[in-house]
Amino acid sequence: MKILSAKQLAEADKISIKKQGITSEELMERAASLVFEEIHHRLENRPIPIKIFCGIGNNGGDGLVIARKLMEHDYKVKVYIVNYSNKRSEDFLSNYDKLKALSKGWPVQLKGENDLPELNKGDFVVDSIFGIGLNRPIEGWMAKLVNHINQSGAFILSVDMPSGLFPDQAQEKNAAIVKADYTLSFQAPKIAFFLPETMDYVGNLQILDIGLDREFIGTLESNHFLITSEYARAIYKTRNKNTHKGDYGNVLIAGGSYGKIGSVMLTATAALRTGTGLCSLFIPECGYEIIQTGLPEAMVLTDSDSKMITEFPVEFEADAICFGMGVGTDEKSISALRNMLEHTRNPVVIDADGLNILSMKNELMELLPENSILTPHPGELKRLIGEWKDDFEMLDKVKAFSKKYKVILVVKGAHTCTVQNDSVMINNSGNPGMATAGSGDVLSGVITSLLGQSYEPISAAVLAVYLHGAAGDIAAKEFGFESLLARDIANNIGRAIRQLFNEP
Ligand SMILES: NC(=O)C1=CN([C@@H]2O[C@H](COP(=O)(O)OP(=O)(O)OC[C@H]3O[C@@H](n4cnc5c(N)ncnc54)[C@H](O)[C@@H]3O)[C@@H](O)[C@H]2O)[C@@H](O)CC1
Ligand SMILES: [K+]
Repeated sequence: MKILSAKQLAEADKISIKKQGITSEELMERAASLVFEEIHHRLENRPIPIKIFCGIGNNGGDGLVIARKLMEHDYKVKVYIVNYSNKRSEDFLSNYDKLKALSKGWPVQLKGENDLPELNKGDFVVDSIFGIGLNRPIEGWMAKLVNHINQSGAFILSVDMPSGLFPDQAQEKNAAIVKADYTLSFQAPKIAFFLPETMDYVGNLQILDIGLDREFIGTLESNHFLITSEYARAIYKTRNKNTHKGDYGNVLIAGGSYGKIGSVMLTATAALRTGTGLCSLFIPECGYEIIQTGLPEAMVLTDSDSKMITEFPVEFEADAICFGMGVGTDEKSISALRNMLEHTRNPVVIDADGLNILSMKNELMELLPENSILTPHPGELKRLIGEWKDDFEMLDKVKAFSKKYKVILVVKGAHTCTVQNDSVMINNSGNPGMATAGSGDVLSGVITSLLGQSYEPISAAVLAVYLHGAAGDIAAKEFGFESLLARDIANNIGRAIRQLFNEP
């Protein structure tokens, strides 16, 4: 699903109004009615105090429509108008008149910090102050209002955007932004919903299709995409009946050191669970019995060193190679990676210490085969690309890095970003239970497996990230966040694949 900018969405609004022969007020009615329906569906006429904060632009107009609809259904509604200027939008004004005609009391006018209304824990707040029209940070008494709402303990539903959040640009660290429990956003996701510094303002996210013109949206260019299950399903390749293990790749996973053999075991387990035909590990000698006992499906080649990797089996003909988990950064292991890169033309997967070695020995970057996949977590990423001042600069630096070295970066996080050149694919599956040891080793195994099964490198990365998250979601249902283990993710990859086709 395309992630759109505020500018593109405003344009899509205009074009849709024209093409559909409707007024902007009718579009507002349509969009806000969808929000009303979501609220009504969940509250089922419970007498909860609903307090609606409306700005005076079109986001505020949405709030007025929601208020009217809720009143028509006998909800207990109080409306506050946040008068941040005297330029009220046309659609705000016409909906203001409609609301006044319906309600007995006038909406409460807020004009300064002495007007902050009483809010209680059990209240249901609708935040309709600013949407995508925000063009500067919220300041002064309105910042106080935002903090007042945030600290109230009320349930907060934001309409289109948490007020104060810029959809697609960086903002100050301590900006006044509504911290929503739930955001109902119109038509398309906005990038700020998924970036580490701003995702917490959004709460649970739901995108409402307000029926903007599909054809026009199809023509809009965006470098940012949200990975959906439909997209993952479209990438996935089904198996033929007439087939054998040789059709599903022969992968080689090189890693591990004394005390860290578990990492490669997890990677190999994940590769096998993702359908790899043949899986071999290249590990220090100390891991031989551990793997042969713990993972009989895998084959093992050992280094001459008992505790770390010091060389690479360059004659091994692998369909995909993964290097790095548990390797350490000893000079001897660095030469093992150099040896591998000097003898490999196909894209490889580099993770963990493999990435740390690349940051230490920049010259090795030049040896990376085109379209290799690097899977840094934020710490490893910092070592690769240096510090960044905000998420947007981070994305710019990652894009530049991808272009410079012709590689794919999988930037791991709550919403893992897979970056190739200027395009960023954002993942939305997964849960906090996956913040656990070995989770990244499993992801590398899934990517390597798909690469070995002849998926295009970018497809392997994107599908792997999606399946890894979805498998984690299935595992979390069984174990809860706290007791989820990395191996549970690997063991649920098959269920995640079946779920793509709605098989339980
Ligand atoms: N255009 C349309 O047809 C539709 C618009 N919709 C709603 O309209 C919203 C966008 O409406 P608007 O463009 O009126 O913008 P907003 O309602 O988000 O903001 C209103 C105005 O406030 C001013 N402003 C921005 N930042 C400020 C700040 N920090 N302090 C004080 N004033 C500030 C700006 O002049 C801005 O235009 C969307 O987010 C959505 O909720 C929906 O009703 C769907 C249809
Ligand atoms: K809002």
